[in-house]
Amino acid sequence: MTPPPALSVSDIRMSYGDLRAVDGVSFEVAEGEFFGILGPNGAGKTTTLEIAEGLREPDSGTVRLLGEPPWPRNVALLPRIGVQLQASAFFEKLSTREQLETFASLYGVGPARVDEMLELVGLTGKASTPEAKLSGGQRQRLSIACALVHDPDIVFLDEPTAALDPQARRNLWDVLREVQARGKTIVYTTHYLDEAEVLCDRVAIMDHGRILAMDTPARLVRDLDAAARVSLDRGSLPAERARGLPGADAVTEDDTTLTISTRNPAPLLSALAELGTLEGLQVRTATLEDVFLDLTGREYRA
Ligand SMILES: Nc1ncnc2c1ncn2[C@@H]1O[C@H](COP(=O)(O)OP(=O)(O)OP(=O)(O)O)[C@@H](O)[C@H]1O
Repeated sequence: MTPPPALSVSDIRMSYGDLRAVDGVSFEVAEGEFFGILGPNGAGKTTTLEIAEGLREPDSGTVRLLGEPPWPRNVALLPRIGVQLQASAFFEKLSTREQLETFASLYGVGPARVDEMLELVGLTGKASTPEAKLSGGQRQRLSIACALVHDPDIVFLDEPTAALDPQARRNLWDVLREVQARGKTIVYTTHYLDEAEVLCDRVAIMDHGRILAMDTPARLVRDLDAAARVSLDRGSLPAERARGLPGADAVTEDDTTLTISTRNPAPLLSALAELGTLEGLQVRTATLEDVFLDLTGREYRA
């Protein structure tokens, strides 16, 4: 028998005045799954997440979180869910450890767990640093530790990697993977499609309050059936020659690059290897950004 979903959201709607922020959204998240809600600014991700967490009442629709309705405020659920707090919600003038200890004490959790969380998010060395002196990435990691300190079953994270430099984002990816490896269900929002592609088991792509597509990133990309693009330095091969290669569907050139579109890259790459033109060669396959373009007819702009 399949276990009941950790989260089940059914046809939720929410308007702010005339604006339909969430317009009939339904999805389920399995226990232990890493589920991403993706989309550009204003797509309705935060509103959806807040309704799922029980922080907002939808105009209509139903939510079951760990089998129970989260709204009106369901106190029995609180120890079982973790909600990432925004950095501004930290207590003033406390060190990293003191912040975590304060959250831990609210849940009756002992100090050993605080040390474990500091270790998990890589902040052991910053335990006595005042929170105000942490970098953006460190602060995000602290907020994740606060959301996890009481060992919840499911954790909600709203754009945990926003406004981080690429290295800090990648460090946080490791933390999120570790959280999932500990068996937690993760529901998170992001506007970074590339990130969701590597982290999430399944994603829902949202735009204008609706889910446009929902599946594993790999299946969404595969179903697009898009051509791969092989690019070479211009001049490494005449365009006419490229057009005659096995597997080449179309060839374009700009000032610096010759690009060959192909749905059959293997023979094309072998032919290029035989011609000795592999230097500087890049292969770009379709990504979730191409899926978004296909769904909406417009380029993805986070
Ligand atoms: N309290 C509010 N009052 C009025 N309009 C709101 C309110 N909160 C959100 N909105 C509007 O609802 C729409 C959805 O907002 P929401 O924050 O859910 O989107 P989002 O996808 O999370 O965007 P972002 O990535 O910018 O956080 C947006 O057009 C937003 O301006």
